[in-house]
Amino acid sequence: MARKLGAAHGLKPDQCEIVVIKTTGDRVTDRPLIEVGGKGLFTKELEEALFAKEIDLAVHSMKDMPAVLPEGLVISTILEREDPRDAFVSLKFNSLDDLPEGGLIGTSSPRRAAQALRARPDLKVVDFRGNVQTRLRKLEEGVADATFLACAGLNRLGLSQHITAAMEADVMLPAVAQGAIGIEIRADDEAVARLLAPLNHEPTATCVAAERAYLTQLEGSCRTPIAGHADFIADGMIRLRAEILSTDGKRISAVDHMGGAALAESIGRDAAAQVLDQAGPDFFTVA
Ligand SMILES: NCc1[nH]cc(CCC(=O)O)c1CC(=O)O
Repeated sequence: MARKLGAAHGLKPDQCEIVVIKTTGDRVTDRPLIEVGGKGLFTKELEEALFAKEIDLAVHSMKDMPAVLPEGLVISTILEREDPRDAFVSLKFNSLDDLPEGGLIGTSSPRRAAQALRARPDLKVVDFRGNVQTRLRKLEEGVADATFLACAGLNRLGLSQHITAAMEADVMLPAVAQGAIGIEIRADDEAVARLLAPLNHEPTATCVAAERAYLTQLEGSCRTPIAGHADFIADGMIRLRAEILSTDGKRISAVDHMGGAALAESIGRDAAAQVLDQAGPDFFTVA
């Protein structure tokens, strides 16, 4: 990020200071984040530093951003998206289909668990957290036969050699905004907004806007795994695929919407309404 900003403006390396801030989401590795609860597990500490003017911009995985930002902060810039797909990671098996009957999936993501179970109802899910090295060690120890991680994260960390197979969206639709990085700044900071402007990737921003409008509309009304991914299918035309699933993967409500890029947010809202409508009132209660 500092390199990109420097390159855009001909800055010297020391004109851009990187402040490393560990968030609750980074620190808690021993229990599922669902249990830790609360929104903004990966964002709160960075936002506090923005308000305190200890930093001028915060770099986030957009996937970790709550649907609604605190008053006074905005996402000014979205960088070009990395591979949005989930990676199937295994030391012994080549793909989800290749796993043995009753095989063990390690994940603490309710979305990935539900989608894996939808494709392979025979599989068992064990809770899995920790960084990539920890997870690979757990795979080696046989705690699970396979795990899922975002391709984007692995690619950025230079660990793409661990991607056994990339999951296609028809089997494992990515989380909203997966693979996209957003820059959050103080809403009144025009100077920083100007500096960041050349880094914005409009097509990614449009797709993420559609996905996040979908998420915003669902959040609160929906305690079930959510997935949503938009891409450009032609000049000025986007396609948003969106779904919600029951935790066990047995029930799914999925939609596939297309429309003009200028209408990204309304496409997202419409998708949410249709997903909920299709799911019906029993979706969340019937076991
Ligand atoms: N849940 C944490 C998180 N937030 C963003 C990424 C990956 C990078 C991205 O999606 O941009 C990850 C790790 C993962 O899901 O494997």
